[in-house]
Amino acid sequence: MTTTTIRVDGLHVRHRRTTALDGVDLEFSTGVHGLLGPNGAGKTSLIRVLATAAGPTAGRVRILGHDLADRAGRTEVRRRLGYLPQHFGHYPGFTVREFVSYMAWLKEVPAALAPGAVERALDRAGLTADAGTPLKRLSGGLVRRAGIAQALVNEPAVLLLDEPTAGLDPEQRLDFRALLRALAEETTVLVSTHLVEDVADACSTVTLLDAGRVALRDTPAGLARKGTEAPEELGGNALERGYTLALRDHRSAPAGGGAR
Ligand SMILES: Nc1ncnc2c1ncn2[C@@H]1O[C@H](COP(=O)(O)OP(=O)(O)OP(=O)(O)O)[C@@H](O)[C@H]1O
Repeated sequence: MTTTTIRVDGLHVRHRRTTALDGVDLEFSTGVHGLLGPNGAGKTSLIRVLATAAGPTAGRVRILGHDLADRAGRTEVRRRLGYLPQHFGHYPGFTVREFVSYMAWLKEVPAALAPGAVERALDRAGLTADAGTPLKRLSGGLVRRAGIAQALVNEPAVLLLDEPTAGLDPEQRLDFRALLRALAEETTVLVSTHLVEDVADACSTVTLLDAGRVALRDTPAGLARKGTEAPEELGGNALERGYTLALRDHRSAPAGGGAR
């Protein structure tokens, strides 16, 4: 039986006058879950709430059995969470190893275990050879991988990755998808991405957001099947057509419709 690790009920997020999430209900369990949607759909807003970096305007979020409205619950969740923000801050003078070690310390990885945890995270992110290089001397793709390494360093039960493949070259993207597949067995991974190929290759479910609502929940194969119903002149591959058709269906459905 699969256990729900993330449960979101009636989530609303507003940024001043903008509604970013408009009544979102979602459940996730162990595995890799893709979060797709056009610009402004609400992907980052959702991930920030799950990461405890922002509070909801309304609604309830439970992660690993803890309610995020509860302070002690948030603290417990943070220890077991890995988070790669879309834009993450780092000290450019730190080497990759220093940066990941610092994050291990912030995440309260026990001192005796930290050196091993850091080397394992660097290895998983493919950064062992660059571990001694200052971040300011790394390419954008390698900085992104340092971000992935810091997210992994506490062996999180829940891993939230906001556009982790942005800036990665094709070979790095393939390595990254292999890493996701390796994590899938024990970790709940939520990945926001603009690349449907990321989803096809590495994800067991796809959640499509549009204008702050859930437009579709399916498997990558289900989304591709939907694509075969779409007119050929839409172009792109089956997944891309499925994505476009799902958005169009959602936008033409009566208000309040959509996947839950
Ligand atoms: N700090 C903010 N202040 C005002 N509006 C915001 C803020 N952050 C997000 N928004 C708005 O909330 C909505 C959802 O944005 P969000 O960044 O969550 O979407 P997204 O799906 O991650 O988009 P993208 O794919 O472009 O990163 C958008 O209309 C955005 O303009």
